[in-house]
Amino acid sequence: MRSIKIVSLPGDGIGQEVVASAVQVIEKVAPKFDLEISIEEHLFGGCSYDAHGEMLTEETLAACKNADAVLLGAVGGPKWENLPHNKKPEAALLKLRKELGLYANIRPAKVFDALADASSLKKDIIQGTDFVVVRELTGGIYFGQPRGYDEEKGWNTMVYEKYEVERIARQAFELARKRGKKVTSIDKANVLEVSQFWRQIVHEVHKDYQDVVLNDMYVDNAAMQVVRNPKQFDVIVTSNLFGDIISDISGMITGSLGMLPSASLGDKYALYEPIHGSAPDIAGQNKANPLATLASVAMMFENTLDLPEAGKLIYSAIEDTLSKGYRTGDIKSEGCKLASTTEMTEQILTSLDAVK
Ligand SMILES: NC(=O)C1=CN([C@@H]2O[C@H](COP(=O)(O)OP(=O)(O)OC[C@H]3O[C@@H](n4cnc5c(N)ncnc54)[C@H](O)[C@@H]3O)[C@@H](O)[C@H]2O)C=CC1
Ligand SMILES: CC(C)CC(=O)C(=O)O
Ligand SMILES: [Mg+2]
Repeated sequence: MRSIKIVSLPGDGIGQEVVASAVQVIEKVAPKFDLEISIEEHLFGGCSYDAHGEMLTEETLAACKNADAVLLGAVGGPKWENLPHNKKPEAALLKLRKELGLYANIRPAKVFDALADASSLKKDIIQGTDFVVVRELTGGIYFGQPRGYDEEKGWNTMVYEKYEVERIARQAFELARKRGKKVTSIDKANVLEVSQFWRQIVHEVHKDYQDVVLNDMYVDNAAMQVVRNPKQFDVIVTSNLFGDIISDISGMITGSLGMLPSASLGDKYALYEPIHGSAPDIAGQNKANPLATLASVAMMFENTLDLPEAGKLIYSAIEDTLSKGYRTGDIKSEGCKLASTTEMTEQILTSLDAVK
């Protein structure tokens, strides 16, 4: 039996609810693959601040570095939004990503057949969509110095070093080789020098991947193209800010932000997180869609734990549950069986037994 240590960071708001669901699924799947998984929960974000006066304690950081993989819910909320900028939960999330060197955020946007009617977009536009956003996660304008504001102005800096663009471009080309062999690099090179630099480096890296088709797209057009014709995309590679925005737009293709998982990867550590936030508008009401987090767990089994069959099992359970008509409020449609977070989780657990 293989022993695996996972650190879970439920965080704030619905982060607590979706990670509780994920823990049950991990515990159900692990024995089927001869895994002994220990899940160690730590405070992170606003809940950590309330308990310890710090959003990210040294203890939590050390635990993450000591784990085989980290599972994150979400952080932030109105309770902490008036803290100074660098003391907010969101700043702690950036710090955690930086400390763990998680420079590649892989965000698949795949439409489940059963959900082709859950999006407000036309079915024939979204059905069959399957692309991945490869978002640079530890650089760009979220990290650049100088940054700040005073009474007269506010400022941030978007900067990319050559090695940062090279390594994320390689991630995207390598992924495209395993998929549809097409990369779209999204930038704003018609206005921003940092984007001109980005484009130049991506094209240099492309010389090593001539079997992959590369095209460039400005981010404003890309935002429109993602909803106009999402099937044109295979792998999208882009900077931290643009990737954050483009992947939330992709949520509408799949029906809801509550459907989009992600893997945040570096050379040493791996963290799995849904792309959504702490959703204060529905927090504590048992309404959150847990599927983005469960699909993130599937990615964890596929990547870090090298058990693609376990990942597939979770995806099959999600498909099975959706095809039986169970839906949380964010993806509900006519005739569906409206389910709470816990009811959806119970259905997934039932399906996990049925589909293997
Ligand atoms: N990774 C993280 O920890 C992130 C944290 N945040 C933080 O979360 C807080 C709220 O941010 P918002 O802009 O409202 O974004 P959000 O992603 O939390 O919510 C946006 C909308 O989507 C809905 N939604 C999100 N996830 C859902 C799910 N699993 N099931 C059903 N509906 C879902 C929410 O109810 C809300 O209407 C802020 O403090 C923000 O900074 C935002 C994004 C990512
Ligand atoms: C703190 C933010 C950068 C979180 C977020 O919106 C994201 O990572 O998608
Ligand atoms: Mg975001």
